[in-house]
Amino acid sequence: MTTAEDLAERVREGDLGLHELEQHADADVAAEARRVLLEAETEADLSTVGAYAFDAADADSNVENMIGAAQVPMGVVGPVRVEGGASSGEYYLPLATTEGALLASVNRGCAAIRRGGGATARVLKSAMTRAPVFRVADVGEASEVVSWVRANEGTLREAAEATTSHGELRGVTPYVVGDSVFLRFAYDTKDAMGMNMATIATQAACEVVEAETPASLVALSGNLCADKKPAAINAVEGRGRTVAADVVLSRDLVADVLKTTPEAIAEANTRKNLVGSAKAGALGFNAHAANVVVAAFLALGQDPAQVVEGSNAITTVDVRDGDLYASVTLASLEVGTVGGGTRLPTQSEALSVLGVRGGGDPPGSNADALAEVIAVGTLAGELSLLGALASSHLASAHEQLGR
Ligand SMILES: CC(C)(COP(=O)([O-])OP(=O)([O-])OC[C@H]1O[C@@H](n2cnc3c(N)ncnc32)[C@H](O)[C@@H]1OP(=O)([O-])[O-])[C@@H](O)C(=O)NCCC(=O)NCCSC(=O)C[C@@](C)(O)CC(=O)[O-]
Ligand SMILES: NC(=O)C1=CN([C@@H]2O[C@H](COP(=O)(O)OP(=O)(O)OC[C@H]3O[C@@H](n4cnc5c(N)ncnc54)[C@H](OP(=O)(O)O)[C@@H]3O)[C@@H](O)[C@H]2O)C=CC1
Repeated sequence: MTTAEDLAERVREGDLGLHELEQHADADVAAEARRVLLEAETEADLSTVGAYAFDAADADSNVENMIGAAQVPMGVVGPVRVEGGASSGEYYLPLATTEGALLASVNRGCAAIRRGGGATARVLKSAMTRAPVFRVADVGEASEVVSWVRANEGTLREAAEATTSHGELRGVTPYVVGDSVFLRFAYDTKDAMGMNMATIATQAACEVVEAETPASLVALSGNLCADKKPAAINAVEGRGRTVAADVVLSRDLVADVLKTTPEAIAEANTRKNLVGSAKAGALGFNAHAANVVVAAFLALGQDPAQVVEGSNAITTVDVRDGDLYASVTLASLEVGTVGGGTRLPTQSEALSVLGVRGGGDPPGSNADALAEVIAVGTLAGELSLLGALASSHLASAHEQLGR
């Protein structure tokens, strides 16, 4: 039987590459061999990295050169009542983070929402995008390509949808910059976050564009998608799920749970989230949407790099008849309940806490429900942090809980 030490030795001798170990042993032994090697070559002790609680083979499609797992503490907030388009009832939301005080804060927001009767949430748009860039001779040719695309969207749809049994092409929007043509393909990816699905489908459509027009594909992703980079196009057009949540909290409830007044929270929101963000040239007009989005992404098997666009959110607060109205709208929350990291054992268990593991009935409903609950969690985080800022509790909270 091949041992981890044997494999490590063969890598040291140059007989095997670090990424070739799974061809000679099972995935757990291969990961152990890499740890043996690293421990010998560095000062590191990797015993905790190696103490993971799933079969390494289960992570085969999620990571290469595996050595173990980064274990991020996971907690839970809630329950919080959500009245959504795809979600309805009381939800506990698992969150994974290293920031002390974060879950306490989101939990406090959830308590306020729960005691206020619950939040409303809706997915307003669902479209995962991929935007390849093509080279053309000049702007005349660019215009020719754009006309062809507009007249032949059905042909492109047929080619794209032949690669998937779930994805549906919603539309193709052309953009021209000199001799570059960008085609922004938008898909309904149902319960998948859909980046692999959209990429594979778009490749097939690009082959048709190249065959039928003078355009030459330069890059399958031309950054107008825009994936994992801050970009105004996602804030305006949306990407993944565009989802909003809101709540009304009575003045007494604001005083009791958030320790302040609706007026103080509204003023903090205006001066901080709106004026401050505008002055900073920010894309997100919120307090800390990224905190809840990435913690939910880590716990629930989403792609953490997409917190870039996931935190593209606007928080609004008004005083209505003495009570507090608050909303959060996330323009581009890219989430799925199938594929990607959702199949990993811990993430899959966390999805089952929400009751949205796997494909929904109808398809897309589980990912919609997930988006709605994350939006309500984000609203809870906004309410609590704004409350803490309005009552000057931010520093003391982090003195007590965050260090
Ligand atoms: C810390 C609190 C919640 C105390 O707040 P409090 O009002 O003193 O707490 P409380 O003891 O009166 O309890 C109220 C509710 O809070 C929850 N709660 C209370 N404590 C816990 C706990 N230990 N574990 C779990 N839940 C807790 C719990 O839900 C409880 O209600 P109950 O369920 O009992 O009816 C509050 O001061 C707070 O929320 N502070 C803000 C902290 C925060 O939001 N940090 C976010 C990270 S800051 C950051 O990363 C971004 C930043 C700030 O740089 C962005 C920017 O520029 O704005
Ligand atoms: N390729 C890229 O450019 C990028 C990839 N990623 C990575 O992509 C991964 C996510 O891609 P994604 O396409 O979501 O996942 P997967 O590649 O894991 O594919 C999910 C597949 O699940 C199938 N499926 C089964 N049931 C359903 C259902 N109810 N709804 C939708 N699909 C269903 C679909 O197959 P079928 O299509 O046959 O119907 C779908 O294509 C993540 O790991 C992420 O990190 C992230 C950014 C960029």
